[in-house]
Amino acid sequence: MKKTRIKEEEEDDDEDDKPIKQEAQEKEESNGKNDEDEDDDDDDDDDDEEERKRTTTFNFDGVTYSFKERPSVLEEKEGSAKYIMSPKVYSHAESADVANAVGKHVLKLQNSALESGLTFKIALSGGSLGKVLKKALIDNQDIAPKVKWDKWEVFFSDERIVPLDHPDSNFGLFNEMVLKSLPEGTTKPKVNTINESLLTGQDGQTSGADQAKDLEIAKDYQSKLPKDHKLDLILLGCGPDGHTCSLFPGHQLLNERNELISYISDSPKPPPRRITFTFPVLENAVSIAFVAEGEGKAPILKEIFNDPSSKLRSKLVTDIKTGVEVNWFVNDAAINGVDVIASKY
Ligand SMILES: O=C(O)[C@H](O)[C@@H](O)[C@H](O)[C@H](O)COP(=O)(O)O
Repeated sequence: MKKTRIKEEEEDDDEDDKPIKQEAQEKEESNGKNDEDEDDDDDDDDDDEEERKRTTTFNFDGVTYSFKERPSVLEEKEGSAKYIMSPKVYSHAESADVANAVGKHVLKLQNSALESGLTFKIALSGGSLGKVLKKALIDNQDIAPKVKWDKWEVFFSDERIVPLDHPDSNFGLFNEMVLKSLPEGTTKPKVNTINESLLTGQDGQTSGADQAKDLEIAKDYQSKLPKDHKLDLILLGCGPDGHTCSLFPGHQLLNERNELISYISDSPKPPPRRITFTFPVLENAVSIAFVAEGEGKAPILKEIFNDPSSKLRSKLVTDIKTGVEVNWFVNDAAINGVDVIASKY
């Protein structure tokens, strides 16, 4: 799998676009086009320009592909600006194939992280991801032997403030689904959990909770993040309200820029007390991958990919433009009726 480089311009009018647009204009001028010609060809030019903006071309293994898609990540290299096609959507009919694709992607990121570093730093979420990871990394015999668990450092993109063996704990889920299923003798990964000794209240409920301790839990978890707060891969789910991590619709946490880990005491989805990655952590990752399956996700995916004005948290993460590669791993049912170009991994 190779990262594709986009040669064409993006549709919107971000500040970032200016140098490229100017560059394109300068090129056109230096090609000897005069003002008079431009007036005459105005309408045609507008149509061509419109078409050009909507068309993306990229070269893959010596072949040039051209299609309509909105690239969203700008990369500047050796003086020239390029777009990296992101997000990419990978879709398969069967759940087993989605898990296989996720597994291969995890391996790819693991191997690339270990080429330059000592550990593979991965963040996980809750929901159905535990099941997918078990299928991908434990049950899949092509993938399982290639997972270097002893080199993994695991984080949670969000965590519920509950005991680690509580059914609501994201660590608990990973532990039950994956860690406990590792073959005997496997060196376990380093897993960063919330500090259980700071827990107050019952089962993540607000009554009896000491908010000062919860804030300490968030601070403590923040201190466990890598110094450069760079994660190699963040695996995310997408809730029916478009939430991801514990970033919920309408919640002010979206604007948090000072903290890497935030505390939320009023999660609309139980349990109410949680900690979560903030945007600065997501923006700084090497790669983000969403996993979403089932026809129930289709309306949300339709909004994410077909409504440019949407403010869904998952859409805002999908559209991050800091250079992080964003991929979606879905099954065909999840993108039924969604206008998006998907490929197999
Ligand atoms: O903490 C939560 O509220 C959930 O864990 C949540 O963030 C989950 O990732 C999504 O709801 C997707 O869940 P599914 O993958 O099960 O659809």
